[in-house]
Amino acid sequence: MVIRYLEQAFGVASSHPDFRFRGFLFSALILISSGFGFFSFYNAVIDFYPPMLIADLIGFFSCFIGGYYLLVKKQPKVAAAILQLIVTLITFLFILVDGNEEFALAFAFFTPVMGIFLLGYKFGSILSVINFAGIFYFCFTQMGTWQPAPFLSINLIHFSFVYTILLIVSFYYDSSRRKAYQMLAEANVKLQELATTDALTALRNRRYIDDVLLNATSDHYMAMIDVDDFKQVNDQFGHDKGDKILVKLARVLVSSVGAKDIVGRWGGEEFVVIFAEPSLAHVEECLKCLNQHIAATDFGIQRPVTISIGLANHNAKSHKESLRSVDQALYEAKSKGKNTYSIAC
Ligand SMILES: Nc1nc2c(ncn2[C@@H]2O[C@H](COP(=O)(O)OP(=O)(O)OP(=O)(O)O)[C@@H](O)[C@H]2O)c(=O)[nH]1
Repeated sequence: MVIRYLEQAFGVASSHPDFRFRGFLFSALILISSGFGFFSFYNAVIDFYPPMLIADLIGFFSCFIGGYYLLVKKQPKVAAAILQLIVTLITFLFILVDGNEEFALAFAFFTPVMGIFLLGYKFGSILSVINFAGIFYFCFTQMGTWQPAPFLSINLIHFSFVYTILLIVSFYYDSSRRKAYQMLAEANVKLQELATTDALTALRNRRYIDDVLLNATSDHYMAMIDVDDFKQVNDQFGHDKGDKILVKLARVLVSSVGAKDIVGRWGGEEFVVIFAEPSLAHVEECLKCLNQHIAATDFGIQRPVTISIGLANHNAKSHKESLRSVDQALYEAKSKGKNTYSIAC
């Protein structure tokens, strides 16, 4: 229920990698705006202090602008940049105006951690370094006058050390996380490619062809192609030679059809062509060419290799019936004496 509401608010499904990031932004905006709301009240009513009140109010209203970009404009990167700028600016102001108390420096540690997470390790570290330079300069030039205890060089060294460690750890963590995510996405693309490619011929495999056929929004002519007497070829010339013939045959099929037609290996010595062209006359011409090209190709076995082709109209809604028709047409082509085509009526 809550997840569904958040999915709607963020504009992405909970399975989307961005969902967690948007969720973090959303929670951070609520938390930080509540903090600024409370301190606005504190600096206005309990302990009136105009400089901090102004800073708190700027922070409070900026959170709403961030929320607007996150939820209405659906631009999480802009929301993240606003959130981070508020945090960096306000913590910096806090250090400048809060009586130079050493504890104010603790708030500076927000930037190297949050900045890298929200803006990415590149922009996050640039902002962190600028922030650090500003704070360092301020501390270095003012620390002799800090009250109640003077800010000593050793305090500045401690601060610099912790800040640098946090920056390095955050940088390393975020860059590794992003790299791992990118590698995973690339591996998925490769995996998808492997899962839909036939290992022998490098044509699309049956899984891919099935997907195309089932998701087609319009009818297509589909040809089922079977190599004639391939058992004899295997028996006579060996399985390895048979494999080479299938590879060459696949190449001839691809070069004999149009660029938009899809050629796939259905399995064994059966191939499929899905024609992009809706004209039957054009497709029939193509079938004649296929029979002629294959029969005229030299497969290096001192005898021709021929194919039989069945053609049928394929409709995604009656996928199984369409496959039966094309099988029937192929059977007819074989019955007619092979090395020919037949069209399902
Ligand atoms: N070399 C090789 N042979 C295969 C492969 N897949 C299937 N075959 C062979 O293809 C042959 C198909 O034989 P059959 O189904 O009897 O058909 P056919 O000999 O082509 O006869 P018709 O279909 O009637 O023309 C079998 O001998 C299978 O072993 C493959 O990947 N490589």
